[in-house]
Amino acid sequence: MPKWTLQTEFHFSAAHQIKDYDGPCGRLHGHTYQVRIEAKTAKLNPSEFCPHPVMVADFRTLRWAKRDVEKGGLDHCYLNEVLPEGYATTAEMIAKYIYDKTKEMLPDGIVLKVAVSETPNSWAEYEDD
Ligand SMILES: Nc1nc2c(c(=O)[nH]1)N=C([C@H](O)[C@H](O)COP(=O)(O)OP(=O)(O)OP(=O)(O)O)CN2
Ligand SMILES: [Zn+2]
Repeated sequence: MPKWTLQTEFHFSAAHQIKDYDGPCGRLHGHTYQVRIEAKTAKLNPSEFCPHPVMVADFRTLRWAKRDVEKGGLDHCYLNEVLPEGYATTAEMIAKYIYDKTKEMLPDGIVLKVAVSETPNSWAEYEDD
């Protein structure tokens, strides 16, 4: 079946420490996190900003995490305080958190993939089965 694929990249800056990590990553430090989101579907949708079914998903919706933490995003936050219980602040679990929150904002039928990078050489990716 023909499909559309969207990809969008953005960044946010945040502090974190990995709980019980034996080493520097256990101390408070920060990253400019790079995030890449991919969304696929065979059926176009309206968005919260556009009433017509002309988008896989609105880029503005997909990019929610780049907003300031006081406006609902993750920018300039302390991740250990913002991520709910059950999400550690590894790149793996930040990717899952962004995936879970993004999924809640989208209509059914969109296959999502979220990749997060803390440093230029390392990425963690989370996706549907
Ligand atoms: N699988 C994971 N491993 C590590 C994570 C992670 O989220 N998932 N996170 C960290 C730390 O947060 C750390 O800040 C990153 O450390 P590191 O990869 O060592 O980054 P550096 O830029 O300091 O790398 P250098 O090789 O020292 O330049 C650690 N591991
Ligand atoms: Zn780190």
